[in-house]
Amino acid sequence: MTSRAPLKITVIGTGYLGATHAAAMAELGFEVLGLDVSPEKIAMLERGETPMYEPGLEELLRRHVAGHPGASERLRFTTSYEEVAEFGDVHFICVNTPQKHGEYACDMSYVDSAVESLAPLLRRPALVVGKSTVPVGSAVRLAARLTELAPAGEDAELAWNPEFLREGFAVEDTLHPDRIVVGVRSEQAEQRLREVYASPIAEGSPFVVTDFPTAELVKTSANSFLATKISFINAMAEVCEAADGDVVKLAEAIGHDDRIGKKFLRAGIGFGGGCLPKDIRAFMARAGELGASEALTFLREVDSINMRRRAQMVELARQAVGGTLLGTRIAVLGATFKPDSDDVRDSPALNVAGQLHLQGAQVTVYDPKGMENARALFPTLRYAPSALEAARGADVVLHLTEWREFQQLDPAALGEVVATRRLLDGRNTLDPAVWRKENWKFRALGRPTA
Ligand SMILES: NC(=O)C1=CN([C@@H]2O[C@H](COP(=O)(O)OP(=O)(O)OC[C@H]3O[C@@H](n4cnc5c(N)ncnc54)[C@H](O)[C@@H]3O)[C@@H](O)[C@H]2O)C=CC1
Ligand SMILES: O=C(O)[C@H]1O[C@H](OP(=O)(O)OP(=O)(O)OC[C@H]2O[C@@H](n3ccc(=O)[nH]c3=O)[C@H](O)[C@@H]2O)[C@H](O)[C@@H](O)[C@@H]1O
Repeated sequence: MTSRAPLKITVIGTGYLGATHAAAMAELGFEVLGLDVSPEKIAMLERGETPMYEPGLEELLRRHVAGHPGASERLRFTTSYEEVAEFGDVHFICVNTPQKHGEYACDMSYVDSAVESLAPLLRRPALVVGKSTVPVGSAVRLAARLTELAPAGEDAELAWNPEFLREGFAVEDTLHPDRIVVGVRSEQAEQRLREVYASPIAEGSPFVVTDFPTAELVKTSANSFLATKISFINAMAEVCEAADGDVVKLAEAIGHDDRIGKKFLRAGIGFGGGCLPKDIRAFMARAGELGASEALTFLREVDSINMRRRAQMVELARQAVGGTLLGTRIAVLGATFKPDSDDVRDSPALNVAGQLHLQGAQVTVYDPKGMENARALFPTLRYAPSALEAARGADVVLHLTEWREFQQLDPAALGEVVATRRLLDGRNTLDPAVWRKENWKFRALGRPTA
């Protein structure tokens, strides 16, 4: 790693994380080559189209993808590992690390496969940087594998650089991260990563240098803390329901204490997505393997509080329609796990919709950006082209993902098309007074019934 030429960067795995990272690296001025095993994804990216909905990403791609009028041409894509190995000085691994089927543990097969594909082709000095979220201990194992397989031997070095971006804000979070964490084993690796992140560092992003296990643990503990905060407020919602208190007021009031803070205290049907749920489970599984399972038993509770909130929403819907769901018509507003994303992985909204469907309700779903992904995952649900159409003839309307569009719904207009004016707010972002004024029976998780 002694070359002085401008760094060339590759990004392996161009999903939510990798596509954003590749475009952001081009924006920072590097020449970038992105690789994925999916030729369809690569074909889309080459056309400057995003395989997922992420605000601002398409614009960024088009500013840099070769072949677009006025583009910097610093960003290209391929499916060839040979090309990637030949091209790059720094290779970022951004492949998926899902939950294993039927187990809590993380499925490392995609990361392993990426390293096994790349390493034997590395003939010149290179830094391989893991970004995927992995169980602690993975980097040590992969570093040994890299040295073993790479013709460049010890000149092919590993580093771990976990990612903290949020979907919906991925571009902003990547260009202006609130911290950069690197696990390294050499001064050279640290310097190379400082070079990569020179602009965010210059803008004030703290740069934390540590060892492999700590870098891996920073990521899983950060997500565990966020999940714990959400389940804490959802536990308070359960108590509010029992005592007829208001969890929204409670969150606002405790949040005024700087030590607690206002963020991540939105009670509702809980957390989902491709990260928090699987990350806390993988963390528990890994702690068990390390003989430290007792340290994380609280995460089991965090997980079960979270799943109970989905069940409670199903129960409230059952009560709202008079005790039995069979044959009732339910409108579900929202399918994605959060607004401003098309991601439906472990979405609480779709999970609730699926449970209602299984119990005999006729469920019609509308989501501004997640319809295609929702249909692919839950083909047996009904789908409508607008909130109004989903609500037509409904016995109860469920608000399950807090898209801005739903905050602007007109209770009077929606009231004209439903069978009965009943609304359940699973995200606590609708104003009960506004809906009740239009004669809606309005209930929300953790809020007073009247
Ligand atoms: N989605 C997010 O907001 C964030 C995700 N992460 C972590 O980043 C990693 C990736 O997550 P996502 O981007 O959401 O997943 P994703 O599923 O959207 O993307 C992963 C991509 O890797 C590709 N891939 C799989 N095996 C491959 C291989 N052997 N070689 C090349 N490409 C391969 C897949 O085709 C897919 O396009 C996970 O570990 C996740 O926990 C971390 C921070 C944020
Ligand atoms: O590892 C990851 O992939 C990422 O996981 C989360 O990001 P993300 O999954 O995009 O979404 P969040 O904004 O964290 O929301 C996660 C879930 O929690 C729910 N949530 C969030 C906040 C809150 O107060 N209440 C609440 O129920 C959201 O609706 C959503 O379902 C973390 O916030 C990121 O820092 C991390 O990089």
